[in-house]
This record gives sequence, structure tokens and C-alpha cells, in this order.
Amino acid sequence: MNALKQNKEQIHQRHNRVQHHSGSKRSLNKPMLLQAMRDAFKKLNPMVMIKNPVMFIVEVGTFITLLLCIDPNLFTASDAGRGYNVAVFFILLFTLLFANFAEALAEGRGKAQADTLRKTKSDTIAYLMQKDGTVKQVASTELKKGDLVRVEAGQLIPTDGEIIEGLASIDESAITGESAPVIKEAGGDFSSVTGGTRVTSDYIIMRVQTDPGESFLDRMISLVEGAQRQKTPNEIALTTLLAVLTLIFLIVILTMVPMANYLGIRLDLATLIALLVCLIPTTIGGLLSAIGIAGMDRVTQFNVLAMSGKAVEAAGDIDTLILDKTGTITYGNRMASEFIPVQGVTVPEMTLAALQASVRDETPEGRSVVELASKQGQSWEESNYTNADRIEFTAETRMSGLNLSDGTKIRKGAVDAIKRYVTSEGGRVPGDLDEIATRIAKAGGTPLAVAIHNRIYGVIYLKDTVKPGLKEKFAEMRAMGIKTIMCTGDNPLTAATIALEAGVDDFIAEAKPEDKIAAIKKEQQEGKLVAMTGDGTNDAPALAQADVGLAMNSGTMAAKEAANMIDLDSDPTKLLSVVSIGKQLLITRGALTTFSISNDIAKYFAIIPAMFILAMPQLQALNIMNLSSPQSAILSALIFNAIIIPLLIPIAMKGVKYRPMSAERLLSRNVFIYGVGGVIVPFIGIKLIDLVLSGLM
Ligand SMILES: Nc1ncnc2c1ncn2[C@@H]1O[C@H](COP(=O)(O)OP(=O)(O)OP(=O)(O)O)[C@@H](O)[C@H]1O
Ligand SMILES: [K+]
Ligand SMILES: [Mg+2]
Repeated sequence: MNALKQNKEQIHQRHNRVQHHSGSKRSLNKPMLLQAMRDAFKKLNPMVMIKNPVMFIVEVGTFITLLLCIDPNLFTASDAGRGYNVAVFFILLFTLLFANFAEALAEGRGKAQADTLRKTKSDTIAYLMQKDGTVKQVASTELKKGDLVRVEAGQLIPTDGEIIEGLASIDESAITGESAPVIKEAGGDFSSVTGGTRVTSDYIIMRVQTDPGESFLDRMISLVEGAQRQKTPNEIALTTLLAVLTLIFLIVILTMVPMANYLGIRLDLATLIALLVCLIPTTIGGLLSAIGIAGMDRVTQFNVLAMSGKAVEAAGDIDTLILDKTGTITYGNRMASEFIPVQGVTVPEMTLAALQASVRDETPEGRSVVELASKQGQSWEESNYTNADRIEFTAETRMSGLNLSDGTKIRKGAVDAIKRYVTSEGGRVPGDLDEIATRIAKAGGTPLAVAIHNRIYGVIYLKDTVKPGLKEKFAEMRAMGIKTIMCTGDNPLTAATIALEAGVDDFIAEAKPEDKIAAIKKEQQEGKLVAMTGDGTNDAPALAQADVGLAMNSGTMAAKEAANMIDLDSDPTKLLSVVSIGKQLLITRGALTTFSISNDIAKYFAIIPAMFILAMPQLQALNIMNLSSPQSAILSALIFNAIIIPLLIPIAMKGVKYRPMSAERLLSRNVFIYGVGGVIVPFIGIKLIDLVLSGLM
């Protein structure tokens, strides 16, 4: 057994020596811009365009104007010169291209990242373990669920799986970017490995958990690429609203024609189209999808994978955050640090009992007990236990142990669980047990009681460390109005100590998986949006129940599959960034919608007088903006309408800056900036463009 201990220490030493950095910052570059320009043209395809009703109407208008360029009198007799029609056509075409460019640009970063990930996915050779104990070389693409594979130092892990034997240092930078190698080992919450990562020391034997094409890396590629991107309910609602507005303006413009005819005014078709495009919400219509994609992309830049935009938006409105303790708030490498016997038991007796209870326990906790006992010189005969019945640890029973072939029953587990166990076996609880357990729990440790038959021998002191910097982050969450609740399977005293140290608002102790779900449901019934972070298989149902389920990448595959977000850095406070991004996404969309609509109102006043002056020069008094000519006024408004889209791309991509403040203040602030700004900016912009145009003509 000394071999195991030594081995683990060496691995940790080797692990600490390896320092890895792979800078993969994805900023905008020239190839990405060129690609976005090409894509802007490809997206002109009407079948693609129709998904965006506002811009589809612009495309129809562009097409009609193109026909008018060929024959100005095609539909009605017109006074407009061909040059004017050509000008309107090109401005409309650029309006479309600008909107498409915004979307393509937002998609670009994800595509670039997907390409990088695809390189990681290159086929590797896997060493498949055969039934007869031999090893066969196969292509990684041939591996199926359940296959056993051996991976040595230096080799790539061929696909996702769970370590069933071994402990190794693993370089996950291909997936997580800049992080240093992590230690993965069989049993417990740190046993999952991801295809595309590399074993850097020692070896593992893993059981394949996914079929070809469904691996984490595959999912990650289609995610960052946006292949799975679906409009969120919010986006669908806004798109519908914009489509309705477009329809209303279309009707308004159409009814203007008979009215003008009645007054003896002839309205030119190209001008009507220009007016329509100026009035319908093209700014937000052109930027809407870019805002959503960029929001998802910002989350990715924080090393969080969001499975849906809906999850990111939900994060923006979170009221309650429920966190798992071990592995989320603490590092999760709970290690045995002391064996404390109850009165009447000697330390060696207790050490042996603890060792016996753990020899077949494959969880990190179990192995740490064996390690400590070996370190303290306790020897044991392996063959005595190989035929014993193993009682595996479950989150339900909160116990583990062995039934030896001679009938001896050995158990260890949560103190209350062991107390119940020995009582049911007809034993009694030693008088000093609670005192020992309390002492450990008050120090933030986890006490594990050990029993043989119906006799309790003592307590194992499991130590864990709270991750640094949590208190400040939870305080920030409190300032944002988010309540944090720690939910743990551990006893109330340990929970209270860790809760205090981490600075969470509340805690729930002795929670079984169903209690975690119940806690979430209770909050949801009060109308709250709930986020949950966790790493264990027992957290998976709760992660699925929560509105935002954030799994730690260090955690089990089950947790990662149930969650709708995965933090590649395994930092529970990352949710804070995701919340900010979610809020920022909602605010950005709201701000640009406000800006777009108030812009359109302003353009209305710039363009309507011009239209009527065009038909009735005696209305010159209406020309309050003193634009050089009616045609120049219309073209200026239309040019402004087009170039405002690329000008706003940076805001759409970066997001409106979010500062924690009350929702009402935020709303009134944004309505002021983007509403009032939206009215003023077009007047200035159109006047400037008109000055330039009249200078040119
Ligand atoms: N290997 C083990 N053998 C016996 N008992 C264990 C073992 N590991 C943990 N326990 C006991 O079971 C309790 C629940 O453990 P578990 O790791 O499932 O907690 P949890 O529900 O995931 O909560 P958290 O991760 O927040 O601590 C622990 O507090 C401990 O008392
Ligand atoms: K518009
Ligand atoms: Mg856990």
C-alpha cells in the first residue's frame, strides 16, 4: 500500500512541475472581417432573409428599386430620374449588407473557435482493452459506449469517459484554454475525462461514455459555431413585435397613396420605398441576432459554455443561487487527516477499523483514509478483503463499507447515518461521539463515523479547503439582489462553518439529491428564477431542474449533461459574470430597440416634409431642417438609416455597459440616453449627410 501513497505524492509533484499556458484569445482580425463580408453577400439569399421579417421587407423594396433603375416608369409614371433610383437602390442594398455583416461578424468568433477545436478532434489511435487482457489498437472514431481504453502519459484521450483505474495528471488546455493540468482519478466527482485532452503523467484506464459524434467536444463545436442556436423566447417576442410594426408602417404608406392622389400629389415609388425603409425598425431588425450571438460569445470568452441563449438570458434575471458544497464551494479533495477513537478504543484499533472500512472504497475520500492509515504504519492483508461484499457509497445512504465473508459488517459514513445503523443493529452510541464530531464539524471538517458490527470505533476527520475569494463574490451577488444558498449532504455543523467561511446567505444540510430539487422547486414556486451550481452525479437532477444549471468542468459527465452551462474553470462564482452578461444582453437589446424606434420617429419628421415639397414646392415652409433639396433630404435620411447599423455594431457586440443598480434607475437611465439620443442623433446625422451630399452635387 505504501506504493500507492508514494505514487500519488509523486504524481502530485510531477503535476506541480508542469506549467502550461496556451494563449488562445480570439480577437477580431482581418481574415474574420473578410469572411464576414463574404457571408454578408451569401446571407442575401431570400430564403435566409425571410427569417428576419423587417429586413426581408427591405430586400423586397431593394428588388423593386432595382427594377425601377432599369425602367423608372415600370409601375407608375414617375418624375424621378434614373440616377435617383440607382442611388436609392445602392443605399438599400448596403442597408441589407450592413445588417448581414453584423450577424456574420458576431458568428465569426465562434466559427474561428470551432475551427481550432476541430483541429483538436483529429483522429487518434486508442488502445482498446480486450476481454482476454490484451490491448488492440483502434481508431478513436470506432469506440463505443462501454469500451475500456488504456491511455498512457503523452497520449490524447480518445473520447469522453470515466476513469475506472489509475490517477493521472491531465492537460485540458485544448478545451479550457489557459488552465494548468488537473488531476483526475477513479471514483468520486473527479473521475470524468474529456476526449481531446492529454494525459501528461502516469496512465488511466477509462470506460467510454459516449458514442461517436456525441462527445463533449462535438457538442462544444456545434455550440460555439452556433449550429444549435435557437432564438430565445424573448427574441421571438421582439421579432414578432418588429414584424407587426413593419406591417403597420406598410399599411400607413399604402394608404398615403390614395390620399396623395386625392390631393393631386403624385408620390414616386422609389421615394415611398425609401420612406417605408426609414420608418420600419431596421436598426434593431438588423442588429437583433448579432446582439444575441455576441452575448453567447461573451459567455464563451469567460470560459463558460452556454447550451442555449435562453439560459444566458435567464441568468440575467436570477434571484436565487443554490450551490453544492464539496467541489463547488470547497476544492473537493476531502482528505482524511486524523483518526479519533471514542473512549475505550485505542488509536491503532480505530485506525485499523477506518482502514478496513475503506480498503475497497474507490472514492477519493476512501482512498485518502487508506493512504493516511498506511502512512501511520498500519499494515493490512489485501487477500482478506478481496472476497468481501463491497457496500458502495451512495448519496442516499451516506455510508460505505464491507461485509466480510466471515459475516463481519464494517461501515463508515455520516455520523447520523452510522448512529442509525448501529442502533438498528442493536448497538449503542458512545457518549463522547457527538463531542468529537462537533469538534471536527466546528472546524469545517467532515466527520465520518466508523462502525464494526454494532460498535462505533471512532471518527475520521476529513479536511477540505474553501476556495479563496468567495466571500467578496457572494457579497457582490447580494448587492445585485441574488440570494445564495449552500446545499450539502454534510452535517448541519460543518455546513454552518463552511457557510460562514464562504459567506453564503443560507444553507441546507444533510440534503439528499431530492432535497436539492425540492429546494429549487420551492424557490421557483415563489416565482423566482433559480440558478444551481454543482459537480456531482447527485447534483445532476437539480442542475436540470434549475433555470440556470452551471456544472463545474471538473465534475462528472452526468452533471455536465444535465446542466445548461458548463464552467470550464470550475469556479462557482463565475455565475456572477454570467449574470452580468445576461443582464447586459437584455439591456443591450432593450437600449438598441429604444434607439431604433425613436430614430425612426425622427426620420419621419425629416422625410415627410421633403416628400410633400417634392410634389408641392409651395410647402417650402415645412422644411424646418433646411435641407438642400427634397431629393437630398430623402437620400440623406436613407443613408443615415443604413450607416447607423455598422456604427452600432460595436455596441451590439460589446454590449451596453452594465453597472449594478436598481432596475428602475437602469430603465429610466437607458430610456433617457437611447430614447432621447435616438431622437436627436438622426437630425444631426441627416443634416451632416445633406451638407456633404449638396457639396458633392
Ligand atoms: N466515501 C464515503 N464513504 C462513506 N461516507 C461518505 C463518503 N463520502 C462522503 N460520505 C458522507 O456522505 C455525506 C454526503 O456526501 P456527498 O459527497 O454526497 O455530499 P453532497 O450531497 O454531494 O454535498 P456536498 O458535495 O455539497 O458536500 C458526506 O457529508 C459524508 O458524511
Ligand atoms: K428604419
Ligand atoms: Mg457533491
